[in-house]
Amino acid sequence: MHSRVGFLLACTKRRSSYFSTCSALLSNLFSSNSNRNIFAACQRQILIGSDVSKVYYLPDSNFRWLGQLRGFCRYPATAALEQFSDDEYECDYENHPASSSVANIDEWKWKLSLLLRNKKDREVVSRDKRDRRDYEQICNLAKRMGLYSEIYGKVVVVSKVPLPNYRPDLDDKRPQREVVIPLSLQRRVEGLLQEHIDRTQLISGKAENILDGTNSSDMVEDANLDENPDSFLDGSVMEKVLQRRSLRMRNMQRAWQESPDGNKMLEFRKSLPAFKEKERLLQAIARNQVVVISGETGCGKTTQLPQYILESEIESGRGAFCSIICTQPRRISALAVAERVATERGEPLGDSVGYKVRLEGVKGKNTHLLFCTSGILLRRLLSDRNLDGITHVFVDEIHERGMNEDFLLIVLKDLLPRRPDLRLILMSATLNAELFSSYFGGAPMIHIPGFTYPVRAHFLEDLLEITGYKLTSFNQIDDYGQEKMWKTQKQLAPRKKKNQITALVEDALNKSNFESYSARARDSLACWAPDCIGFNLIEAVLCHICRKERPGAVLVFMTGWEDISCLRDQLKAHPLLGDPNRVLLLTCHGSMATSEQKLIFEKAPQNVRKIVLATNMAEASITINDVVFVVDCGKAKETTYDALNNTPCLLPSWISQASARQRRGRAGRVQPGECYHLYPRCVYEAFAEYQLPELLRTPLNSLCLQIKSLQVGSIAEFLSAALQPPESLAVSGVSLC
Ligand SMILES: Nc1ncnc2c1ncn2[C@@H]1O[C@H](COP(=O)(O)OP(=O)(O)OP(=O)(O)O)[C@@H](O)[C@H]1O
Repeated sequence: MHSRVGFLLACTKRRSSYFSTCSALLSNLFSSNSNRNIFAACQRQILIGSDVSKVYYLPDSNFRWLGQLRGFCRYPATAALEQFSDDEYECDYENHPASSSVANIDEWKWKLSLLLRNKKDREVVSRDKRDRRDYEQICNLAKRMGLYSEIYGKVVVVSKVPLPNYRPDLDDKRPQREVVIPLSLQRRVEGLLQEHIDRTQLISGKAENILDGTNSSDMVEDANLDENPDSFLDGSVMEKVLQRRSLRMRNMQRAWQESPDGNKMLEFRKSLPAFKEKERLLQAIARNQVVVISGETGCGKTTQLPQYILESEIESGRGAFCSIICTQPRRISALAVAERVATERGEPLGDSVGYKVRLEGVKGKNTHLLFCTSGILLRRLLSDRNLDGITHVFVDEIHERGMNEDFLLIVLKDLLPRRPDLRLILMSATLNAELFSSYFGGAPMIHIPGFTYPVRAHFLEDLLEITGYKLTSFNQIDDYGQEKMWKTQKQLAPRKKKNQITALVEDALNKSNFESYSARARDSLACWAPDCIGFNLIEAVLCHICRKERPGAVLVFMTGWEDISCLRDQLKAHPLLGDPNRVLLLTCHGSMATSEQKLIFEKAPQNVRKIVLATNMAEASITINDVVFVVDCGKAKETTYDALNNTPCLLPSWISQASARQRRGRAGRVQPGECYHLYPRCVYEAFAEYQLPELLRTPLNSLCLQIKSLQVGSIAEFLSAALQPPESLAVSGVSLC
């Protein structure tokens, strides 16, 4: 290394960073030099200008040569010439262990000024050990120059943009992996990032205002914002954040509605009867604190009404300020309706629409419409008595009069005077609207006519005629298996005391002569055992559907898990119904995990008939798209009192007319359907119009225990505020015990 063509600039430090810096520097200095025709940066030397045969030595300790170089540009011969050997160089390097040096900082100064000057470069990365030691100084330097710095293990990075805490590309220990994240998650992350950017902009806007001359105490708040953004935002900042979020929600809503898919969905939604009442409903809700809505099956009350509120709030630029809760009596309906509404809004679940049921839910920071079970809202009300932040509460399927719904009404009625801005909307398919309206001081009532595709109802006499099935006293014994024999015997044993409905059913049967039916059907009807569920009859009806009817799924309403599992076992042993290539047999019961319950919404493979065995949990609010046939056994498990054992128990009882209509309504929601009621029409006519509220059929002692566990004060006082309270004397008797 004794002669060079051109300038040789050499230094005794072996850092490649020196040389890259030198090369950058020289490139800069010589950019206007027309004589320059070679420019090369190698490991230890930099050669410049082939026409000059001089070698210049760079002093090793620092970058003061910078000035010399500048001078050299003007007076090329003034720099010192020096020759050196490789060995010498190595020695020099080993004898001077890397230390925090002024040279290093000078070098960084230069690197950073180059970085700032060069528009294309975003960052400087250095793996130099020495940089790590000087990191604090480099960091201060970067900050002074308006740059960001971070150290990742052994690597120092200075950047024009803020740096993350972790850089996978600079992590030698863990190789980079490509991770595919679901689109919904990606959208959520994007949403959160956007929100963060909005908030940062707002804060910086606010900081600018403060710097313009307002007080400084808010500055402290701003500094802490990153730790827990919302808790440190004062009212006005929060208002601005929400305004921005509302605007974004409006843009997104409009974009979806204008898209081809959104347009198609909107057209469908406009075809539902609820749409015609939209304006009237919105006005009524705006003007009254409580509104009672009765909407017949399929009119769109569950999926549309809460959505109308959300949409109109978003459209008026107040989307982020509203928070709507819609209760459902069951987990599966909360989940299914939330999924449907999210689809109708062109969003993944958990965006503006979410759901929450016991132990699970999908809900994001931007969720403004939440479907939950009545139990979840009741629990929340007990810890948050004012329902702070909630603007609208929808209580759906109120006609079912479950215990939670009745309790909810008591607590909400108590809350309304304290929250005059809160809106309460009671909804039901078949509702005794006057009763609810008078409970809430004459709240306005709105009725929406129903919409279903035509559903043909076949009662027992019709289906015996169609199928030719013969009922005998032997083929109506439901097979619960050996270990459950006691239940069958108990069921078949004559009841000492008939309840009202059983007596009505018997009367109706005695009065009917089924004249217009064949002798075979009449004989069958004479043998009909009303106390049985009729597993064999169900099997015959399912066979008839599979063999003779058009394609479409079948939904069979049973009373509980016991019937469902025993019938499933029986059907699985059947040559046709148990053939998995021809029948997909599914079950749905309250004790199943939600993920298992969700399977009922999945489509069966082609040419395979889906049969779903479900309890009355599939009776309201849910739409199984491919259901064409409904089989209704006419019974449901109800809480009753077992006097013999002095305990409350769940026993199969006749359903109400309202329930039968709801069951029928599960067919015909997206196409015409058929409903097979496994009881005669005269029995249907003898059913009670509505079911007795759970509050009135639950034994008082267990009711009182429930109230105690809710910690809502005196039992008697609480129950006296109910829509239909139990006898006060009986209540005081039990609560005193
Ligand atoms: N998951 C779904 N897939 C396809 N269409 C659906 C779905 N959910 C609802 N729909 C359609 O929207 C209509 C209205 O459904 P919605 O649940 O709002 O009715 P509803 O008035 O609450 O009736 P119900 O009380 O009987 O459930 C249905 O009749 C059906 O046509």
